[in-house]
Amino acid sequence: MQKIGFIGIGKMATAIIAGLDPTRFEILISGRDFSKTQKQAQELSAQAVTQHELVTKSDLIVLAVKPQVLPKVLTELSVDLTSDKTLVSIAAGLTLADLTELAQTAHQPIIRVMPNINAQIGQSTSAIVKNDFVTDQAYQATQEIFQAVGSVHEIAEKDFSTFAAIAGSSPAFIYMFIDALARAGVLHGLPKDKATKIVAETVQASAEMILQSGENPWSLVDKVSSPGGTTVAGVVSLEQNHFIGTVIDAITATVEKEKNLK
Ligand SMILES: NC(=O)C1=CN([C@@H]2O[C@H](COP(=O)(O)OP(=O)(O)OC[C@H]3O[C@@H](n4cnc5c(N)ncnc54)[C@H](O)[C@@H]3O)[C@@H](O)[C@H]2O)C=CC1
Ligand SMILES: O=C(O)[C@@H]1CCC=N1
Repeated sequence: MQKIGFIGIGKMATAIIAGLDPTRFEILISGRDFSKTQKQAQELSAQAVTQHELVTKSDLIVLAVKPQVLPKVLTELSVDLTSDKTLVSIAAGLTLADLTELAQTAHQPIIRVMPNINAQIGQSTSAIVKNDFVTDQAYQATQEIFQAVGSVHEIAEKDFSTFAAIAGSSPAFIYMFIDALARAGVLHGLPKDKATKIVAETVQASAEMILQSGENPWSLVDKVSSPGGTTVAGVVSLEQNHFIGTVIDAITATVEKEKNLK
């Protein structure tokens, strides 16, 4: 059975581990506080180990710490690294070249994945890219791990910052949009929890409509907008307030931040 080690047991690692079949992978975890990691290990059907033990025993080492902490962690663990171990980083902002430099080893197999928080319900939309030293077995195992918590898209590394914005960070923007619609419902007299459920169901179905119908989103906007009707009044108001430009600016800010995170 393949041994998968996770370093940094926060929001993302817990969501991913919770989605894995414990009969398929042996999971080792290493966090900052060993007694907390022991408790997490019980909840996640994993083994709490030291970082040294994790690196020496794991086939895949998933780096799930914040990008600001990752250079220190990778430098520390590089003393135990051998070229039969595959590093899997889910950190924003650190490229395969950055990770290679930090690992300080020649020919280290390294995979970058960008998941999102919807991994917590098994519905992440993740991107994956690898360097030339990754074996087919390690690549397939990594794809299997992230497929267990959603979908996996193979993309070129040059597109990672864009993907990180439109799929890694965008759940936050979508939650904001849902909350804004629900708050408007409250302004007009609905209770917040009821309004939030109504909006979340509508957003979910609208996304399904695009996926299932294959129709262009703008043609769907036109289908909802009756001539002289209510929807077009809202569509025009959104555009008078620069809805599209505002969203694009937010994505551009997120892409730029990802590129300059180091
Ligand atoms: N939160 C999100 O929606 C997403 C996060 N990511 C990436 O995932 C990574 C983890 O993010 P989160 O889970 O959100 O962060 P988090 O803060 O929830 O988890 C990070 C964990 O690392 C631990 N840690 C810190 N220093 C450590 C050390 N020296 N050794 C071991 N553990 C240490 C912290 O105690 C914490 O539990 C980041 O690099 C982030 O860029 C990627 C996609 C989405
Ligand atoms: O905010 C962040 O840096 C991470 C990366 C993608 C989502 N959250």
